[in-house]
Amino acid sequence: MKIGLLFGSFNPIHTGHLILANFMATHTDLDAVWLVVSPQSPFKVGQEMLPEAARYELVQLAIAGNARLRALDIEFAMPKPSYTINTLDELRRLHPAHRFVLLMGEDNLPGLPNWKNADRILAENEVYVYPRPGVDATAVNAHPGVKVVDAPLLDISATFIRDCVRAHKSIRYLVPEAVEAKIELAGYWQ
Ligand SMILES: Nc1ncnc2c1ncn2[C@@H]1O[C@H](COP(=O)(O)OP(=O)(O)OP(=O)(O)O)[C@@H](O)[C@H]1O
Ligand SMILES: O=C(O)c1ccc[n+]([C@@H]2O[C@H](COP(=O)([O-])O)[C@@H](O)[C@H]2O)c1
Repeated sequence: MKIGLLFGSFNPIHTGHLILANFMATHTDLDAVWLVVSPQSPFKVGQEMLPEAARYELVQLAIAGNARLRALDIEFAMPKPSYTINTLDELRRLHPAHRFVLLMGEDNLPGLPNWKNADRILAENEVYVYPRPGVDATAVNAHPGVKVVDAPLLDISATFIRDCVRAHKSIRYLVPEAVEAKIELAGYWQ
C-alpha cells in the first residue's frame, strides 16, 4: 500500500483538512491517508492548544465512515515537540511493507528546510503538496521529490474556526456536523 501521511495539530480539524486528505486519497496514486495528530508542533510551542486527546477525538469524529482515512495517535507516546522525522522512522519500522508519502499544505513548504533533518526528509520521501491561498513556495517546489497537486483552493484554517467559536459565529459546514456538535457540547474555546 502507498499511504499519505498528513501531520497536523488539528486544533481543530476542519473541512480544509478533510478535502485535502480525501483529494490525496482519491485523485493521486495513494491508497489511503493517515492523519497524524501531533501533540506539540515544534513551530507552535507556547500556542494555545486543546488537549491532544480532544483533538484526536475530533479527528476520529470527522473521518468516521471514510474507509480511506485513518487517525493516528502514534506521536502521543513519543518525545515532545513532535519531530516528523522521528515519526516517519517509527512508522517505517512498524510498517515495512507500506510506502509512505508526506502530505502538507503549501503554507508549510517554505518552513520545511528548517524542520529537523529536513535534508533526510526530502531525500527519503516524496512530498505531495496541497495548494493554499496566499503562499509563494516556489523555492522548495523545485525539489524533485515535491509535487504540488492541482486542486481547489480552500481558504479555511483552524485559527479562523477558533475565532468564529470565540465570537459566537456559526462554523456550520466549515467543520463536519459531528465536530461542530462536540465543540459546542464541550464548550471548547468559549
Ligand atoms: N485550507 C487548507 N489548505 C491546504 N492545506 C491546509 C489547509 N488547512 C490546513 N492545511 C494543511 O494541513 C496540515 C495541518 O495543518 P494544521 O493542523 O496546522 O491546520 P491549520 O488550519 O493550518 O491551523 P492553524 O490555523 O491553527 O495554524 C498542514 O500541512 C497545513 O498546511
Ligand atoms: O519535524 C519538524 O521539525 C517539524 C517542524 C514544524 C512542524 N512539524 C509538523 O508539521 C505538522 C504541522 O505543523 P503546524 O505547525 O503547521 O501545526 C505538525 O505535525 C508538526 O509536528 C514538524
